[in-house]
Amino acid sequence: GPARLLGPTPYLPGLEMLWSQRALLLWLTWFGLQVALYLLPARKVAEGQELKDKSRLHYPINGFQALVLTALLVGLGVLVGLPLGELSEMLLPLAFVATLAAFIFSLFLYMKAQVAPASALAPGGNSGNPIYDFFLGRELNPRICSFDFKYFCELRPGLIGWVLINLALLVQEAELRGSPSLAMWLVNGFQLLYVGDALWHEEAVLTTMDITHDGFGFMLAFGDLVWVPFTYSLQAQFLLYHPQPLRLPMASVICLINAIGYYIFRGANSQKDTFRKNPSDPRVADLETISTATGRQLLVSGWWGMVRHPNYLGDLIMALAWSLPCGVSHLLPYFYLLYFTALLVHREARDEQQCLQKYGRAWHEYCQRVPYRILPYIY
Ligand SMILES: NC(=O)C1=CN([C@@H]2O[C@H](COP(=O)(O)OP(=O)(O)OC[C@H]3O[C@@H](n4cnc5c(N)ncnc54)[C@H](OP(=O)(O)O)[C@@H]3O)[C@@H](O)[C@H]2O)C=CC1
Ligand SMILES: CC(C)CCC[C@@H](C)[C@H]1CC=C2C3=C(CC[C@@]21C)[C@@]1(C)CC[C@H](O)C(C)(C)[C@@H]1CC3
Repeated sequence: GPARLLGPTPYLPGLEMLWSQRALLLWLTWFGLQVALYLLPARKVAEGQELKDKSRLHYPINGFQALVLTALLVGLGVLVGLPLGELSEMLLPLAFVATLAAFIFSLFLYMKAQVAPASALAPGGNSGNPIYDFFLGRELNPRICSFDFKYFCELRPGLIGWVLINLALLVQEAELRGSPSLAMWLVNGFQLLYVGDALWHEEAVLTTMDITHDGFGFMLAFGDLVWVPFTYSLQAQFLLYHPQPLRLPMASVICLINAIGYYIFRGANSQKDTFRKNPSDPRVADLETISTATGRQLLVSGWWGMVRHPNYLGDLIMALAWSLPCGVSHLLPYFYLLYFTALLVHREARDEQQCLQKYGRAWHEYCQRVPYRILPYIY
């Protein structure tokens, strides 16, 4: 039937549609596979940011390797007859199992925090209100031996799961209609580029506030394990049931939009990374900076002189390019763009608050020099 966002749904799925033992088995296999890939030898072991007790944790850098090995395994599986397309019919029970798992996992994390030393707790998430703390997460870097739960969940099962679901939808479309549509190819390609890029630059996640500041609780566990794979794949899900006639000229324009978004996103993120690692690197040595009281400097020219969050701008332009192949007849494919705008506006505000705390007057000066947050001359 036609897609609809407003108005009553024609039916609500019953419990029997949510629960399936096959989905449980499949999800456990998937999670186990990603754990195994995480434990494989890594090309590099990176150090995290300094913790309250002055120590630093170690993290394996083998996320991209996990993506490639997963692709090889899935490819082999398909060759020997694994019905990958059928995954597209199991999304609801899979999301249900993943939600249950996130819930149980967060309960475990909440209890684990009871026995953690005070220095291991996150700045938020320890209010004493059990529901609030369960939701935000109490422990900053929960681990068993060297296995880091938050770091693992941020980048593996959900992120790689997202592109696997996309691929399953592409395969299913080919089985249904003879070949995958151009729109489906674009959505798969763009999102694979995004996930591949995140895993290739895995080390950058160690400086994000999710790792350095936020506890690991239900919100992040649900976000990583359920929200990312099952809602970020909505465009491909939409395309399977609502094929779109996309012609080459329009497809080229959409590719160009994605390329521009990616160029800004990657340029900005890499410029800051390079600068933070070594400010006298020839690629960033000529950029103008402001000194702060902490000894760290802030860039005020280059990408970070254009707006205060150029990486968010690039990310949003890509989000637009992911929706456009789905046409403009429905709102659903634009859900990601809308949700993501809200997420980034909120995230930007949180980051500003933290930067103001860190840098005080220097941050005020930066805000004066670079008045716009995300969109030049508008916001
Ligand atoms: N698809 C998705 O669902 C999501 C995607 N993302 C993406 O992940 C990436 C990382 O984002 P995020 O973790 O929010 O943080 P950012 O990469 O934007 O980092 C913010 C930090 O950068 C430093 N900084 C800010 N301004 C300057 C400056 N002018 N010069 C030098 N350093 C500066 C500050 O830290 P310090 O000074 O301490 O170095 C600040 O705290 C982004 O590209 C974002 O779009 C994020 C969330 C969700
Ligand atoms: C309504 C939901 C419950 C809100 C959940 C928020 C989460 C979806 C996001 C919070 C931070 C995230 C990050 C990524 C994905 C979305 C969530 C989990 C991220 C892994 C995406 C890829 C990026 O390159 C990144 C920097 C690795 C992101 C880290 C934060």
